Amino acid sequence: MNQISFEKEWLKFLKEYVVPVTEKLYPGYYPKAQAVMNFVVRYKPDEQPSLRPHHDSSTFTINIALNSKGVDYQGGGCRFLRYDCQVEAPRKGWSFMHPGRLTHYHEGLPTTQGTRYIMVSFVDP
Ligand SMILES: O=C(O)CCC(=O)C(=O)O
Ligand SMILES: [Fe+2]
Repeated sequence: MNQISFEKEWLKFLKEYVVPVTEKLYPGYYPKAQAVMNFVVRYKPDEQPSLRPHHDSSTFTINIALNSKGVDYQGGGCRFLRYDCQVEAPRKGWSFMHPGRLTHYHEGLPTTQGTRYIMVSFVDP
């Protein structure tokens, strides 16, 4: 978020909105809402079209769609290999969360046309 001068606002959002949700979903887990890696990812067919399978260095990761499949780009999405499931076309501004280590090995699927932007935050790393 330093890339777009939005770091302070993101950390405030994390504390005010994400922490209460996390505490409700996972009673007994008190997230510190530390997030040292908050960044924008840009996928383009001739630049970086995809991201190879990996784990994140996070307790959990927040992934937010910054633009729209079918309008701004084709292809793309985040695929969880172990579960053979993928989040392909979340609406712009919508997000999903997933565990970072161990269970949720995942990849960024190839963007085949246009430019896909997402924001990613590694929380409680
Ligand atoms: O393209 C995606 O949605 C996955 C991004 C990702 O896994 C990451 O930035 O760590
Ligand atoms: Fe990732």
